[in-house]
Amino acid sequence: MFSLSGSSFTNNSLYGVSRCLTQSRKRVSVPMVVASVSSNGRPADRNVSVLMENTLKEMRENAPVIEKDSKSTVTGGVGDVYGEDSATEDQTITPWTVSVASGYSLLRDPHHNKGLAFSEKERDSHYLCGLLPPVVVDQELQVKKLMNNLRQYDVPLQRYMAMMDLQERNERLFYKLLIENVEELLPVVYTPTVGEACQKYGSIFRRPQGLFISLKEKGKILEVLKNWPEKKVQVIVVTDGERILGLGDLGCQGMGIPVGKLSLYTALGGIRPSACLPITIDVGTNNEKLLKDEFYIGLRQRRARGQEYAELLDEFMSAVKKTYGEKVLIQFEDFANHNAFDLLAKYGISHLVFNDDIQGTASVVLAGLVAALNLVGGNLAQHTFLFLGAGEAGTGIAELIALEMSKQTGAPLGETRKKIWMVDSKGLIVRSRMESLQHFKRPWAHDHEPVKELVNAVKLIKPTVLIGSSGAGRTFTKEVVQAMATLNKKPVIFALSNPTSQSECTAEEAYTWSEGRAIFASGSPFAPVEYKGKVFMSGQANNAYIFPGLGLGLIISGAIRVHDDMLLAASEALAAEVSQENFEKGLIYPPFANIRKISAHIAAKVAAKAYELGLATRLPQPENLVAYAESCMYSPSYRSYR
Ligand SMILES: NC(=O)C1=CN([C@@H]2O[C@H](COP(=O)(O)OP(=O)(O)OC[C@H]3O[C@@H](n4cnc5c(N)ncnc54)[C@H](OP(=O)(O)O)[C@@H]3O)[C@@H](O)[C@H]2O)C=CC1
Ligand SMILES: CC(=O)C(=O)O
Ligand SMILES: [Mg+2]
Repeated sequence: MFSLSGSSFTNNSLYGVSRCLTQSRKRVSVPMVVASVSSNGRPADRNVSVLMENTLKEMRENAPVIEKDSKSTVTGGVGDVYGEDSATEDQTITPWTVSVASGYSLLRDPHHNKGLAFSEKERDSHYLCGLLPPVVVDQELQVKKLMNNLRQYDVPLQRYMAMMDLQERNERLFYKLLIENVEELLPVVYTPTVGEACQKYGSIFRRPQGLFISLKEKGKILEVLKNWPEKKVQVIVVTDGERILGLGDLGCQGMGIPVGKLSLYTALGGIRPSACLPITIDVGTNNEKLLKDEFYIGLRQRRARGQEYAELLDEFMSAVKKTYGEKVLIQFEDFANHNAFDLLAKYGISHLVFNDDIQGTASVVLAGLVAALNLVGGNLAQHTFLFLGAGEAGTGIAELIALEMSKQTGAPLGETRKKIWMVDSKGLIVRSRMESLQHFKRPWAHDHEPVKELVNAVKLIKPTVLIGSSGAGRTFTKEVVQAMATLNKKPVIFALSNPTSQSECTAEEAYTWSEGRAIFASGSPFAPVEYKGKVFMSGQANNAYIFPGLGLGLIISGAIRVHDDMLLAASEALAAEVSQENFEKGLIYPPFANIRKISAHIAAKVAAKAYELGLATRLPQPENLVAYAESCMYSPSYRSYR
């Protein structure tokens, strides 16, 4: 007999572990399965297996950990038992996490289910005999079969739903599929298909993913967070659904975006799935169509604004910090710009937060531009930039370009900004409009006569680089692209808006209208284009290149704040990954197929910057940050359940 937190239990029962935990905390919501153990060491309950390696002897030795720090014991759960393999978490295996679901429950537990890949021995020791057909296959064959199945679907949304079903059935297989077929599956789980999924979320909704925090939860968000089964959350992607891609206000149905972004955190950045938490804050929607839709899943009211909104967000941000600590990374995603800039400014000084649309996008576009200089020549300061769209993405990118120019030339920001021009829905942003401009547009109001149409702005400003961040599809008309091609031997054209329907132009339009001279990249992917016998491949200028590596870098360094210099470091790391071979094909981004290696390099640069700025808390600094980042990455290969 030994004592634990004042409670006691005998060495043939684990029940006491659960009891004492319940006593040491007001409430334990860890998905822990605990059972009595019979004399042969097997649990009496067939839905539970005991992890044999973690003997009771080891438990006794480890027991004081619980006594000393009862809070840290609540970080376990079934995932830790089989050794989630990421060093991005505290590796301490807490002694009470000794049992996991088995039998029928194990087959229905997506974190541990292996389907037909359970070995004979595992089937025997985990009560699976008879629950599976006799054949045993390996994970590679499962991947092959599923890819064959997925390719049978012609409709992208069917592929999306098949992938979501897989994620809920067998998490490791989902990630193996995604990692090994990233170029083929990214458009399925991410843009463009995720956009359609969000639009139809109510109709296709099967099982909830992530946490929904609505106005109804005001005053009890802390309690709501406790309902989430994982206690070691390291990254949260949160949206309020007001600007989902370029599709506008999709309210609660925006949940597809945090879910999709976090699956990329794992697949592309190696953050373990159990550390990722998607959240949708539901303050209503102003989308009349959704409000009338009988299948809509959110609050059926118009959006809360002002104090009511601010109070909910405030409660949410403090509850998150209280629950997961100050080093949990919060990524703001797809908020409308009238909230996005203010939230970033407000919480950027007290929390580890960044806004992906403002900052992640800036970093990825700057990387593409730096790479493009290899093809078009000159340095950043020798170019002139024109944006269509002066919101989060547009002004975020513009500011980072201006900052980089300023660092390169020593010129003050006020000067470097003058090389950057913006057009919004009312035309060119000029000084005479200053009074009526939102604060984030003001730095871009330069001296010029008013210009209404984009094509005229192109002709007057004579940009070398044209960037679309308007969310308005097909706004780079033939006239606009031709004007760019008249002014420039190699016009640089980015059509960043997502999904594909909102892209400012297609790859085909960019290449044909510029007679094959455009250096083109887009937010959503386009298939290669053949023009006059030559094949043109365009890059995907999407923040998906940046946020997984940025997040990994912040986590492995234990960073407590995000700094602009980290975004510049991420950008530099990404640009450095574009090879000569890529340039020869006209590409300014490396292939997504190499993304895990790219993410490790981005993470290393970001972490190094965190250490340099004194913002890192994980000490000592690892000697080789790239190797360390790689060693921390989640692997989707199955574990052996002995
Ligand atoms: N590729 C990537 O990685 C990313 C792509 N994006 C995409 O960028 C787009 C914009 O996002 P975001 O910046 O957050 O959105 P915002 O709503 O913040 O900004 C949109 C801007 O576009 C302007 N605009 C809208 N329609 C037109 C039009 N027809 N002509 C000229 N200007 C127009 C708006 O003008 P006004 O201010 O006058 O209303 C506003 O300035 C979305 O489609 C999004 O998917 C966003 C982030 C990352
Ligand atoms: C890519 C992205 O973040 C967006 O389109 O909003
Ligand atoms: Mg976004």
